[in-house]
Amino acid sequence: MSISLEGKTYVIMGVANKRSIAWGIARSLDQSGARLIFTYAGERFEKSVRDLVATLDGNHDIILPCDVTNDESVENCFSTIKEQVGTIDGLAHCIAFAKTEELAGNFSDTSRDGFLLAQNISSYSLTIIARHAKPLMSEGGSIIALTYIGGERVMPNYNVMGVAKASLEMSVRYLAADLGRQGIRVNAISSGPIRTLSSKGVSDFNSILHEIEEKAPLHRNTTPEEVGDTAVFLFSNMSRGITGETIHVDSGYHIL
Ligand SMILES: NC(=O)c1ccc[n+]([C@@H]2O[C@H](COP(=O)([O-])OP(=O)(O)OC[C@H]3O[C@@H](n4cnc5c(N)ncnc54)[C@H](O)[C@@H]3O)[C@@H](O)[C@H]2O)c1
Repeated sequence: MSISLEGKTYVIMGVANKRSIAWGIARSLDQSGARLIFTYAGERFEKSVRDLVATLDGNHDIILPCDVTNDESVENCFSTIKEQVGTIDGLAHCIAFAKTEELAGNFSDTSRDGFLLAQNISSYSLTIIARHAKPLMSEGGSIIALTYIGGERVMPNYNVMGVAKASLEMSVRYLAADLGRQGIRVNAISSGPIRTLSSKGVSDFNSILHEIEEKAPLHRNTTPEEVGDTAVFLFSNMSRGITGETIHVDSGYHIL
């Protein structure tokens, strides 16, 4: 049984396909009765997102482009949301990108371009999104970002994305401090590794999955449903005292 979020509205950013962690979050929220608004990065994702959304139980009819590297695109996206629904209760930021060649080999070979690109899409995007979402959360709200243990510790091949996740996690704390007075909570979910379009780019990802099965306290890999259900908790009133936190949903791997 899910926590009820009936009457609440959340923006889900970062569904690319049915493997996306954002899609796991969307399914859990749909089951909780929430109204959902979806954003996608660019035209090539639109059909896939529309087809997926049509399979959900609820009628979630607002599906908008939002390229986080483009200020105007972010502004247009949130002004359209404001026009169409007025207020929202939260959003899930499930967005990251790094060049494949930067997710392998020596970290010292990271290019300036590659470093800045990873920071721009995977970290700064949370700040600009929070800025535009804030006026829509006039009755308070909950913002969730997705991170990975590679932002706290050195993990094989995660390289430039690990540095971007460290920056994202710190942005979560600064945003939590900044937006707390308006009743807006900001938290991160540190997910265990899950096979998705993005994680395919990390060299030797299969060994990382294997290591979790072998060593994590629960001896199994994390599912998008587990992350989705944690997002429902973080969006709900049950988590009202929690902000600036990073919750690990990783079969306990982070304690090792
Ligand atoms: N898969 C994992 O093992 C894992 C583990 C921990 C955290 N995460 C994080 O979860 C989040 C979702 O990733 P995923 O694994 O579901 O992969 P995914 O590829 O399904 O999702 C990444 C999303 O980022 C979007 N994106 C990229 N550039 C963008 C841009 N310029 N503007 C807007 N959106 C853009 C893509 O369109 C895509 O929808 C990411 O933050 C990722 O780092 C993933």
